[in-house]
Amino acid sequence: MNICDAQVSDAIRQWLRMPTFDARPWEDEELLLLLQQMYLDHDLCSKFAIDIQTLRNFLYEAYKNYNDVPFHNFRHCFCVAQMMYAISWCVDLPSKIGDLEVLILLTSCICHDLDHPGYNNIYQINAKTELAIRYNDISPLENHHCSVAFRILENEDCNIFKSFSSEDFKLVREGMIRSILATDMARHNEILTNFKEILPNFNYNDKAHVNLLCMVLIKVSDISNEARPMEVAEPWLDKLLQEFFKQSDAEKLEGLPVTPFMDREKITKPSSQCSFIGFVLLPLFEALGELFEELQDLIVQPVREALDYYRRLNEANKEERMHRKSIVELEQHSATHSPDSGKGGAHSKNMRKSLSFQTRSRSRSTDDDPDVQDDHLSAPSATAAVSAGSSTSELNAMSNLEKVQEDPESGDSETATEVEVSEKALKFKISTESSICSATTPLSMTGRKSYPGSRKGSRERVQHLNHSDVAKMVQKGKLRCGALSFDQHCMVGNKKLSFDPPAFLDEYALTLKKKFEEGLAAADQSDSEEEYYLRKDGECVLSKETLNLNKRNSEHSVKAHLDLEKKSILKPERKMNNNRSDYTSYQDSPQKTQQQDLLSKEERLVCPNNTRQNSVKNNCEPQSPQEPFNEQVTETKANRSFLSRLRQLTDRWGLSAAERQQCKATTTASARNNNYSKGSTPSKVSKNKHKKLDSSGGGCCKGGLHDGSKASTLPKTKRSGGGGKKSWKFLGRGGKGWASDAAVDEMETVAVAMVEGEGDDQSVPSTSRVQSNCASPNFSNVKGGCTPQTSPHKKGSQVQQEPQLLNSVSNNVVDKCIAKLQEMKADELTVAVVKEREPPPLI
Ligand SMILES: Nc1nc2c(ncn2[C@@H]2O[C@H](COP(=O)(O)O)[C@@H](O)[C@H]2O)c(=O)[nH]1
Ligand SMILES: [Zn+2]
Repeated sequence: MNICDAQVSDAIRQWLRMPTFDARPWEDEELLLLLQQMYLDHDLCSKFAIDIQTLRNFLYEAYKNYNDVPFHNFRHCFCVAQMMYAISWCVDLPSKIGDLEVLILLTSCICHDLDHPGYNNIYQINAKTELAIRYNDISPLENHHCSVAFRILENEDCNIFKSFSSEDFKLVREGMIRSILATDMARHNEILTNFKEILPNFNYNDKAHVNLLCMVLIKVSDISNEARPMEVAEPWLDKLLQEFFKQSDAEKLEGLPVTPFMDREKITKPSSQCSFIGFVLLPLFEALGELFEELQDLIVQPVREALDYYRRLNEANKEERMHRKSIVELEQHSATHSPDSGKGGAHSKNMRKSLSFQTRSRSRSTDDDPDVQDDHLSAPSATAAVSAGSSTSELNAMSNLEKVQEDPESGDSETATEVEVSEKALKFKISTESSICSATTPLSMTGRKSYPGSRKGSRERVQHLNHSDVAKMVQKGKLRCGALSFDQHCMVGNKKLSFDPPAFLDEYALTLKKKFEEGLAAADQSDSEEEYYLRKDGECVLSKETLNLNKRNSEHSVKAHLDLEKKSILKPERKMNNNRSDYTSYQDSPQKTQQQDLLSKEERLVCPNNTRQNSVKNNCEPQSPQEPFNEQVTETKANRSFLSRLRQLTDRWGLSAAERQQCKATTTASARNNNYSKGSTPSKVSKNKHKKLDSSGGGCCKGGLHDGSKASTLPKTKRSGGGGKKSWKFLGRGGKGWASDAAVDEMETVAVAMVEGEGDDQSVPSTSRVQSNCASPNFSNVKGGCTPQTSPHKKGSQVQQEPQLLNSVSNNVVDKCIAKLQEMKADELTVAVVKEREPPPLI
């Protein structure tokens, strides 16, 4: 109480307004006094009729509600409030956002970590703590801090807002909740993205803008230690790591997922700070620095310097690890070769002496805490240990740590920032929209505003890979994706993985959406079909420009490969086997039925009466492979006919061996009873088809395969009700998503172009011809070469010519496709898909 009445000198009041303020020398009571001074110096007490005793009670109550944990204690709360206070002076915040917002922000800082248990949200969620249960995993800690704050304020003696009207109190409450909840690092990307969006047109009169600014301000203050002088910042880092290690130790003990950025075996001070400052802190500070130029020198530049410092330290660590390795090798060598082996030869002792790395340009202090040993965490560790004659087990531990850091593959989890891990830990980050937006839906069509922190949906049995994961995987070549078709889901084993699309895809999707809408509008107004390509799935009208865009973007596309399970995402596991005998069993299999089945309704209707005189009697019923059909399709139908054949080719390529087998098993019986080729009606077939499609999740015969084994390794493609309309994409993806939509689109474009312009009509047999060919016993004998055309359309000659026909046609088509695709600089997958003209083996 005496201290409360003490006067704070002018010098200290000035220092308190600087980001360089050092709270270490002050007792807790003094810090309380300084907090009080902040309210006074901003004139908040007089402006908002805050009684000084109530303020003291409030501050003291807040103080009492902080726990004695290494980092998230009252001193952290003080530092956060002090940084906010310093910023508010530096940029004259009251004049920009008003006194009430400043009052809200300052009070929020004081309350923002109330009753923090020293275990973060990731732990709360994984351990299913009371808080996580209470708040349904949604920012459990921040909700708790906020709740404790309003409990304190419920007490009249502590309620600094008691003179407020209920309307004003509502504003304060809203503002405090918004600010405190914004400190959840899982929302970092969301907030930063939104803030950056409004930055160019920031408007202080726009409440939404000011709200976002306030969220950024409290976040900046919350993570601002590294903006402080080194001697102030480093002890905080030690305390933080102490808390981190305590949590990860507990996680290990309790068998919970170990939070990687907290794991003492996986991080070092420099590695931790490099990723935190580089990926989280600096981008946030820089964004705020864009709005407030005054902050550049005060807090942005010091953060850059801290990053630079830790990067150099990290580099030095790497160098030292390399030296350490050679020392260990030398030691091992001398241990086995020198006469005094086992005692450490003179040579190795000399080596130890000679290795001395002066890597720390700035000596950073450390706490006395045994948990956080500087040598282990910040300095080049191993050499020091070797120099000090460390034990083998110590060396092993370090070597372990170093392995983790050296292993580029370990980077995914070990270097994941708190933001990434926090995002993942939250159930509500999984977008429900992504479950309806599958590979076949252009991202733009979901209308989803996606930022990495998006948290919607369910996590059940879904492992979510967020933007950073995906970006890393794409970078590492583990995952490649088609621009238009980024697979947002795939099954690996019985685990479903879902993805946030990489940002470039979102950007692309927005552009595409715009193009699409423009295209639709233009198409409405114009009859000029030349300008537009109507996709067969009926989903999208793509202008040529859009297609070009697609092409450009497909630089990002290629194969998809998820190393996680050593399984391909986009491509079903299958062996390419050139053994022709494989096809013998394929020829007469009910696969024909299957293929016929897979023909879209539209395709079956390709046989118009006027062009297929011989089939008039069938009235567009599907053609039986045995049924001669020699009429040449008309020019007008050539596209579709061509496409249908291409579909069938892709269909055959897209079937896995197991699936073929399954197809065979499941369709033989029905073929026996219901000889499709000889007379089942289109409606029956159609029903069949839809049934299969519906039960399979996209695969032509996955209905019979849905045992979670093979099928579950494959990505799901979106199915929409109109099975026929979907079949191009469906088949193009082999029903299994092995080709990206972009690939399929490009193939289709090429196909259309070929048929329209460059295609040789003679090389384009009818749909039924290809089907027939697929079933031909001789087919396997002729594939491989590009056989010249031999009157493929000559009536009655198809039985002998079928094999050749298919071969020559398919190869011609495929060759042209490949050439065209290469000319177009199509993505590798597209070319690879087309190149893989060898149908896969049956088994
Ligand atoms: N690796 C580092 N993490 C830091 C640092 N400063 C802050 N943080 C992390 O951010 C959150 C902030 O949230 P809070 O409201 O709980 O304080 C904190 O928990 C730390 O995990 C840092 O310098 N390095
Ligand atoms: Zn905090």
